[in-house]
Amino acid sequence: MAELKWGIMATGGIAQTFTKDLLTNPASRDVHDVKHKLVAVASSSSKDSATRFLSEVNAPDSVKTYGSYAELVADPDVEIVYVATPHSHHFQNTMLALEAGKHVLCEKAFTVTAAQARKLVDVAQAKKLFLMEAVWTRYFPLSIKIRELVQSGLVGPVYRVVADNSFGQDGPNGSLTFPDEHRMVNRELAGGALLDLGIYSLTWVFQILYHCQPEAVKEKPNTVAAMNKYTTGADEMTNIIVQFPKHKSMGIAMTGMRLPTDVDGQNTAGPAIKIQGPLGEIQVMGPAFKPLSYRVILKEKPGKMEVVDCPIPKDQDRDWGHGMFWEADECFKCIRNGKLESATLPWSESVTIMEVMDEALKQGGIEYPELITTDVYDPNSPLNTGRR
Ligand SMILES: NC(=O)C1=CN([C@@H]2O[C@H](COP(=O)(O)OP(=O)(O)OC[C@H]3O[C@@H](n4cnc5c(N)ncnc54)[C@H](OP(=O)(O)O)[C@@H]3O)[C@@H](O)[C@H]2O)C=CC1
Ligand SMILES: O=C1OC[C@@H](O)[C@H](O)[C@H]1O
Repeated sequence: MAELKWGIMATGGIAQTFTKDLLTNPASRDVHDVKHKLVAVASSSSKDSATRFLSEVNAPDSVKTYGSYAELVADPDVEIVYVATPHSHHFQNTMLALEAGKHVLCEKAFTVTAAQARKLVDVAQAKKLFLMEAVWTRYFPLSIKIRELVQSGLVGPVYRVVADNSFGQDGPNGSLTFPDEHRMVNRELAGGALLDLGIYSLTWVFQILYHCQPEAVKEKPNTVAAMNKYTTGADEMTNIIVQFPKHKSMGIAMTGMRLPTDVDGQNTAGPAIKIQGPLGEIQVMGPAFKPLSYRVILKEKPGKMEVVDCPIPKDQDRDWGHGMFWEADECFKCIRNGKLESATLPWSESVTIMEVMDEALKQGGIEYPELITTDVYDPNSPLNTGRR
């Protein structure tokens, strides 16, 4: 495969960030066997919005623009669709693309329910299409290194992971600074701390305590959760204990939108993630979604701390580099090698994480509307047609 031809579904904030990464030169991150090509972008609002998007990301004029998602997935030049819509839309939009025979990279959180995630996986499997949840942090060299360190036994068996991914959006009179319509708090868009931010805390818990378990002894966790509800009905703070009893391990995944993880905003108040074993601790500095350094503290070397910086490489010609290109590179390599799923975030793991989130939402009494929780595909759903 010479190049992977991308279609971008939606023109919002993360679609722009991701597309700018896609347009960087892989050599700027020392990757030499991957080539991405942006072939089309679609907006459900208007073709003009897609055209504006191209100039915002500084893309070539040759890229096609569409005023609907249906046209994007019907384009024979598009091989893979990046779904960059709100959580509420992921199931229907991903189905739309899979049903049209496209591979899909779908933003996090994968879906609103585990049943939806299972359905997507079944369809991808049946149609022999690549499908991946876009948890970009998993593909950072930093994450790869930390998984290696854990598997090397550096800190011994990891019995506890504590992870936080929280924003400080406290507003006056009990409010949050997000308007009620904003996707972070809007129930119609499956807003809430857990699906948007808590997914990263769970990512850290899972990539250490679950992903690193040998296949033969893979254990699904028990879940205990507490949630504070915001006035919109979405969760504003959620804490989850994820228990793996056979491994004697627990993860504590925290998230919230009132208090930040890092109280001084400088990443000096303490780590966002602690990975603890009897021989020591690996600390990852936040934010949990885009960590740039970690430190290792070993019991046998008291008072000594190894600090490792992992900056995100920049394409100097485009003056850009955010770190989302590594997940795009993973899509290229999997598709080139005929793989339908990524070994770094297998389908079963995305589904298991969605099951934990289902359970936490149930225990916290958070409910989302039928339109966005149904697992019945409807190509004419307003989530696909953009009728708002
Ligand atoms: N990996 C990461 O670092 C990040 C991931 N995300 C994830 O990306 C997704 C999108 O987030 P973000 O880009 O910040 O969101 P934005 O609100 O900025 O953009 C969402 C886009 O989705 C499309 N859309 C379709 N229907 C609706 C609707 N009813 N309401 C609002 N938008 C709609 C719109 O594009 P159009 O009109 O062109 O169709 C809109 O621009 C979420 O799943 C989020 O969790 C977000 C931020 C960071
Ligand atoms: O995925 C995300 O990471 C960065 C945050 O700013 C954003 O809210 C979230 O969606």
